[in-house]
Amino acid sequence: MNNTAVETPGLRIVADENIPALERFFGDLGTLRRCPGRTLSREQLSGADILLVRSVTEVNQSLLQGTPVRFVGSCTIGTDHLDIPWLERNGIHWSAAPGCNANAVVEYVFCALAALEVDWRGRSFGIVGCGNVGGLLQKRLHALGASCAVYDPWLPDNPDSAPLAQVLGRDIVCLHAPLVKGGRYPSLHMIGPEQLSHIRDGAVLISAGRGAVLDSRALLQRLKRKPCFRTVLDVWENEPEIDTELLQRVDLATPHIAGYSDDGKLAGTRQVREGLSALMDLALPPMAPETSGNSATIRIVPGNARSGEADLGAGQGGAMADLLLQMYDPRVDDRRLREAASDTEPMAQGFDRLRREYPKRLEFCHYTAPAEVLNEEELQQLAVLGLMCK
Ligand SMILES: NC(=O)c1ccc[n+]([C@@H]2O[C@H](COP(=O)([O-])OP(=O)(O)OC[C@H]3O[C@@H](n4cnc5c(N)ncnc54)[C@H](O)[C@@H]3O)[C@@H](O)[C@H]2O)c1
Ligand SMILES: O=C(O)[C@H](O)[C@H](O)COP(=O)(O)O
Repeated sequence: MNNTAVETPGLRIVADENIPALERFFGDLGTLRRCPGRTLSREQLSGADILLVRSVTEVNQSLLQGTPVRFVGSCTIGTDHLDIPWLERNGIHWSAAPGCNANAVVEYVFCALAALEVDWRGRSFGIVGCGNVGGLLQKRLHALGASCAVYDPWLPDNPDSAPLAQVLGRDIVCLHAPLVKGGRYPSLHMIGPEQLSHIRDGAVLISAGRGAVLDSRALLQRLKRKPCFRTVLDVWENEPEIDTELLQRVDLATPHIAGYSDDGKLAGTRQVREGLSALMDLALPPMAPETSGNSATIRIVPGNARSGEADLGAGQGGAMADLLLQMYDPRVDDRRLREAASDTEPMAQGFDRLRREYPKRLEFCHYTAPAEVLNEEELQQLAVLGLMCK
């Protein structure tokens, strides 16, 4: 047996306390100090080589100047909270986790539709922003035979490419654009009063990219004046201090948790370890992936949805919707957010608490259902969504 001790790189790491599995992914690299991400300060970084964040920490000159931080890793898909030009000008390596929780967001979309009792079969979809999330949604929709129109100005060759107004005129409109404040195609408030006028009566608008892509004042005005379409908001302007009047007007409201599957969060942490290893020339051993493909172990049966959540009602969506809601029911998150808003606790604290204390949520690949109780169409569609029925 070889007892040679492996030398640790001896790095001083400061990390958002809400990053899961920190010890497992970074414990072998040096010392770990956990801090609340929302209030992280320059003082806390005075002895840090590595900073690990999630989306709630603005990483810029005012946080990092004068600190020894040499690497910033964000265990998230979105990077709008990083001042990347400043990091690069200052020779600070950075890395994020592209696509880490894209599957969770796509599952959220289908579960949100099930929760609203919207049958997506035969309905047309519009996707704004067609990267890892929007692209995966588009792929699933194609496999389900649904019609798609896509607006992504950086991907003009997308086969479903269409002008924004047309995309917004579809039955189900999904916003998955990143927040971009400058450049050729800024997305800040790209969905404002004029764009909202393209949403058709009876449509569903789902926003799960970044809150400020949608002008929330314009949305509120529109919902007050003519509430003719249904709205699902996972992301909000000014999180965690969200507009509680808007909260009351939307049909499904969740506290920025669309991507909060265990699989997605762990993938984010692992990807940042890989980024750190590559950019800092550490040659760290790779860690095992979080899931091993179709590792279905939890058996669910149609008819059991909402057990333990009896007050949420039975729903009308059939076996498919029933199974989806057993795997993830966004109405539970909606109810908790509304309870937090009506509580004495300040809204911002409640919003962050719900995110911090978010319960374990597994992606569809962990579930299985008995094939004999489902028809051919249901079996085929559930397989597309990642649920293997045996
Ligand atoms: N709600 C959540 O929990 C959650 C989870 C994951 C990601 N997100 C957000 O969703 C965003 C998209 O995720 P992704 O993995 O697809 O990112 P991605 O970087 O893979 O893709 C983003 C796509 O948006 C396109 N885009 C850029 N500017 C645009 C504009 N003005 N209009 C339309 N499209 C534009 C890009 O060309 C790209 O194809 C992330 O940036 C993040 O902010 C939210
Ligand atoms: O960008 C992302 O990956 C998601 O928005 C992510 O789920 C944000 O989660 P947070 O970093 O705020 O915990």
